Formats: sequence, structure tokens, C-alpha cells
Amino acid sequence: MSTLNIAIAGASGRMGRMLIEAVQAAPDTRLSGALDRAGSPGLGSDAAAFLGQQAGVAIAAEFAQGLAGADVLIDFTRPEATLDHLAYCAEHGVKLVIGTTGFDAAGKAAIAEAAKKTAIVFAPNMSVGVNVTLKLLEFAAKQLATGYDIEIVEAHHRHKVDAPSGTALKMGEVIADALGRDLQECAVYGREGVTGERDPSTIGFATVRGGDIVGDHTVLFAGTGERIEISHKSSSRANYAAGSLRAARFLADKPTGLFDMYDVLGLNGLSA
Ligand SMILES: NC(=O)C1=CN([C@@H]2O[C@H](COP(=O)(O)OP(=O)(O)OC[C@H]3O[C@@H](n4cnc5c(N)ncnc54)[C@H](OP(=O)(O)O)[C@@H]3O)[C@@H](O)[C@H]2O)C=CC1
Ligand SMILES: O=C(O)C1=N[C@H](C(=O)O)C[C@H](O)C1
Repeated sequence: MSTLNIAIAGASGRMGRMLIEAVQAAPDTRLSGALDRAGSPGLGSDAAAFLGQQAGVAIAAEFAQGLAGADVLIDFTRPEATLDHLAYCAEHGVKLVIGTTGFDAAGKAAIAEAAKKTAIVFAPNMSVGVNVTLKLLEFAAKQLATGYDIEIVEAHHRHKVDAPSGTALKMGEVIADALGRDLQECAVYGREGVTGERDPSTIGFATVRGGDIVGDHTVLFAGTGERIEISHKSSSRANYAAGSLRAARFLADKPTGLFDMYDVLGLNGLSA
């Protein structure tokens, strides 16, 4: 079994720590580096110290140090940080698993461009359960195309900075595609005041933020006399980390290209 050298960006963050734990525990991966931003209090300390372990890797702010010897960088940070890492990785042939959410169109275009130089898995949710849920939504949307109002409700912890979540937006895209609609045109982000009656062609989004909610997503298909709810609830971030390692392994034999979790999990072309 060959060893995959993995660097983690946002090493002191919620996902960064979860990823370090997963890399340390897996028999086929080695933590080759850890990045955090300049000024971060953890800089210079061992990346696995929070686990009571020694990875032999100090958390660094310099890309050359944090990415030395890395096959893959797993990045769950913020769009501006990911885009900096992306430029360096594309230049130096380091592959990327990007879990960061909240990119604008230009950020997404930069990721697609970088994928011409290195291989990238980019997905707003790495959990197997969420990606299977996306498939279920595709099926439900096609079957419930008329007479059902579609609303997407997501809830996350108080520290989350982007809304709606990347996963909720992806759910909206999958449903809009299945219905032949353009999400840009039919999305309604929250309602207030005298909104008028609901336009049946819209897809509504509602966001809840509070406490330590890891990540809940529900899609409501509300018809007359019945409603269908398809929900996914995360109770741990471990699934995101496990999915990220699957994505990193998937990239091992890919020189370039942009992939998502459907590619990693073999869900492309399957219908529910
Ligand atoms: N795809 C998926 O499956 C999942 C995606 N996510 C996404 O991952 C991202 C991170 O989430 P989470 O771990 O909860 O967030 P945290 O805030 O806990 O961690 C983010 C990390 O990135 C660092 N960081 C922030 N800004 C910069 C910067 N400009 N340069 C360098 N480093 C920076 C932070 O450092 P500092 O603390 O010093 O600011 C911190 O270490 C979010 O976009 C979230 O939506 C989360 C879970 C699952
Ligand atoms: O910030 C989070 O925590 C999460 N972010 C991702 C998103 O925006 O969809 C994935 C997951 O829901 C947790």
C-alpha cells in the first residue's frame, strides 16, 4: 500500500482538526504539512498536539513549508484563503480537495482554471449521506415537478459565516437542473413583509443559525393535501473528513481535472 502525503489548510479550524485526526488514524495517509494563517496562535506547534500526539509537523503560515512534500492539500478555510492556496498548488503540482464554501462566480472560475494544471475535487459537502440525498432530490423533483412548492431549510452552528450553506445551494442547483429551471432566476432567499402569494416556479431558501448544530438540511415539497420532506442531519464532522480522505485517494492517479463527490463516489449517471 503506498502512502498518500496530505497537507491540511486551516489546521486549527473545526474541520482542520477533524481532518488531521482522520489523516493520523488512516493507515495509508501521512500528514506532510499543516497551514494556518499568519498570526494564528497555533503556528509553530505540532499539528497533532491537540490530540496528544506528535505528527512531527509544525503548523506553518508559509506555503513552501506547509506544502513541502504534499501530494494533496485538503482545504476547508475561507474562499480568499483557498484561492491563495489554489494558485500555489496549481503552480507546484499539488492536488486539492476543496471543501470551503461561499465562493462567488469568479472564485469558482478560478478553481476550474486551476484544474487544467492540477487535479481538484471541489464539493460543498463531502459526506456520503448528503451526496446520496442529492440523488434522492433529483428523483423527487422530477416526480413532483408540478403542484408542489419547493423550499430548502438549512440549520448550522452560530460560527458559520456564509448563507445559505453550500450544500443548500447545491440542493437547489440539483433540483433546478432536474426541473429545467435556472437557480439564478428562480431562487428566493428569505421573505419579509408583504411578499404576495408564492410564485410556483420559485425555489425558496431559509437559514437558521444557532448553537453547535453541525449541519441540517431539509427539502420540502409542499403539495395540496400532502407534503414530502427529505432531510439529512449531521451529528458529527467525521463524515466530512472521511469523505475528504476518499476524495484525496481518488485523486492519486488523476494528473489534472475538476471533480466532485459524485465522481469520487461513483454516483454520476445513476438515478434514484
Ligand atoms: N465540504 C464540506 O463537506 C464541508 C465544508 N465546510 C466548509 O469549510 C469551511 C471551514 O469550516 P470550519 O472548519 O467550520 O471553519 P473554521 O472557522 O473553524 O476554520 C477555518 C480555518 O481557516 C482559517 N482561515 C480563515 N481565513 C483564513 C485566511 N484568510 N487565510 C488562511 N487561513 C484562514 C482559520 O484560521 P483563523 O481561525 O485564524 O481564522 C481556521 O483555521 C467553511 O467554508 C465551511 O462551510 C465545513 C464542513 C464540511
Ligand atoms: O460550515 C459548516 O459547518 C458546513 N458547511 C458546509 C456547507 O456550507 O454546506 C457543509 C456542512 O453543511 C457543514
